[in-house]
Formats: sequence, C-alpha cells, structure tokens
Amino acid sequence: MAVDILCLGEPILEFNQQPDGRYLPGHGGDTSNCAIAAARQGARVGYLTHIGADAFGRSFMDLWRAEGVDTSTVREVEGGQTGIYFVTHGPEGHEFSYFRAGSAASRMTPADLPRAALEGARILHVSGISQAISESAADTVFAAMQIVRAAGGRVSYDSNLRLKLWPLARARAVIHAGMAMADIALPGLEDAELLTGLSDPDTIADFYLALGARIVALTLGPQGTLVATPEARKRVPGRPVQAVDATGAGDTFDGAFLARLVAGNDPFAAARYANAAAALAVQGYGAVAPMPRRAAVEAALAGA
Ligand SMILES: O=C(O)C(=O)C[C@H](O)[C@H](O)CO
Repeated sequence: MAVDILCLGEPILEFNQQPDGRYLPGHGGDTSNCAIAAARQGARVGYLTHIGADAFGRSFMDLWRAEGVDTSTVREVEGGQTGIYFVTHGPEGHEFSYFRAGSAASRMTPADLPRAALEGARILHVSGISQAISESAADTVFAAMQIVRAAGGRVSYDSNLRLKLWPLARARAVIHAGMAMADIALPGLEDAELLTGLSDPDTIADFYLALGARIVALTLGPQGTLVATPEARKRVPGRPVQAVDATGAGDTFDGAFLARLVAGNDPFAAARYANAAAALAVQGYGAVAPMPRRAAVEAALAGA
C-alpha cells in the first residue's frame, strides 16, 4: 500500500500503573503511537521498524493490522527482542522505566532501510527517541531522512527528549541535526527549553524556523500549541480537561496533526484538531487505548 505518512522508530510494550497499583498492559513507542493516532483519523499510514521474534512483537503486528497501519516495512528479526517499559504516576506526572537495551529496533542500520517505501512516502515521521536508542538507530534515521528528502517528501521530527536514554549533550547535538533536516518540527516546550536553553515560545519557534523547518508546532501542554511558519504564527489554545495520564498525548497530537496536514488542512486548523485529539487522549490510561477516532474529535470540536 502506498502510504502518506511513514513512521520510523521503536515500538515498546507498555505496563501502565493503575490507581489500585496493578499494571495495565498496552502498547507504546512514540512513533508507533503516532502511526496509530494518524490511522485513527483516516490517514494512510505505515510503520518502519524491526521487532523481535517474540510474543510482544507479534502483538504489535496484530495491533497495527487491526488499526489499518501498513506493516510491509516491519521486519521480524532474530537477535534482539521487542522492548518493554513501565509507566508509574506521581506528583510530577508520569515516569517511564525501560527494559529495552539491545532491542531489535535498536539494532537497525542504514543498510536495512527499504528505499522504495521511503521514496514513496509523502511524510516521514521520526523522533528523538528513534535516534536515542542506539548509534546505529541514529544513523538509520539520518539516512532515512536523506532518502525521503531526496525523493521530494517531507520529514516530520518530534524532539521527544528522554534523558534516561542518552545524555543531554549528545541528545542536543543529534536532535538539532535531525531538526535541521525536518520540514515539520514538533518540539515540546519542556524539551525545547532543555535543548535550546531558550524559554520564550516565540524565540523557540524562531530557533526551529532558522534551522529550516517550514512548519513549527511547539506544544505547550494544556496551554495548546504555538504554530509558526516563515510567514505567519498563532497560538492555538488547548482544551481544559481532567487529565489522568499524559502518556502518548504528544504522539496523538503528532499523528492527528500530520493526518490533517495530508488531508489538506493548513497548520493552524491541523493544530486545532490535534489539540482536541490530545485532550481526549489524556482522559484514559495508556498510550494507545484512549486515542480518539475522527468522529470523537469532530464531536469534541463541534461541542466547543
Ligand atoms: O520511550 C519510548 O520509546 C516511548 O515512546 C514511550 C511512550 O510510549 C511515549 O514516550 C509516549 O509519548
């Protein structure tokens, strides 16, 4: 299937702590979450990764197929497993604990890339996590971005800074280099503050525009999103909701935003839609389970 949005990164099985202390199994991995969120809005989406030859990997295959995410660029490999992580909740919000070192996705190399699929994608979506998991994964993402750009496609990049995966100095260097190859920059405010040393959202948007992005969507949490292009900028307000778990909220924003861009929305309308999708996603536990479908997002927007 020709896809509009191809997401590249690592899927990771999720165990999310509930108020009674038990752990709810689910699926995570920021780029996989983004792919599913985009598919739920009606976009043609594919996922590019390596999974282990294990039950976790197979459960992702079942999930992507059920969600209509194209899996022709997913390879099940021997050597390396599908990773897992635990989500716990405290006064500072959610915290991730990882068991993923040496995972199948982290062993991807540029030689593994499916060139034709990349050349056919309208948008390639990657993230800081896609590059943090290993040096070869970082190289693989750079190579994928080069292929897509050379073929005339666009690159979307979410900073998704995870300091448990790599030190800030390396994250800063790699993410800045990745963002410099992105047409659509999707930094979160907290990440951007750490990565750029800046704090004013407009100055941060200027920073990413200067790196070369044509669209910057700087997510500000409940305050919404600052959307900036070289020609215009606007704060698109968030929607006040009772949040129980922010896991996957940014990924839901990304998937919904990209889905609306490929459907023809301008970035401001796409952000209004994506803010509404993310506000629905934080009202349930887990990265994927509470992600809304298009009808629910449109109902929320109509009720606004
Ligand atoms: O750490 C990762 O790889 C994740 O992607 C975990 C979560 O699913 C993701 O961060 C939620 O945004």
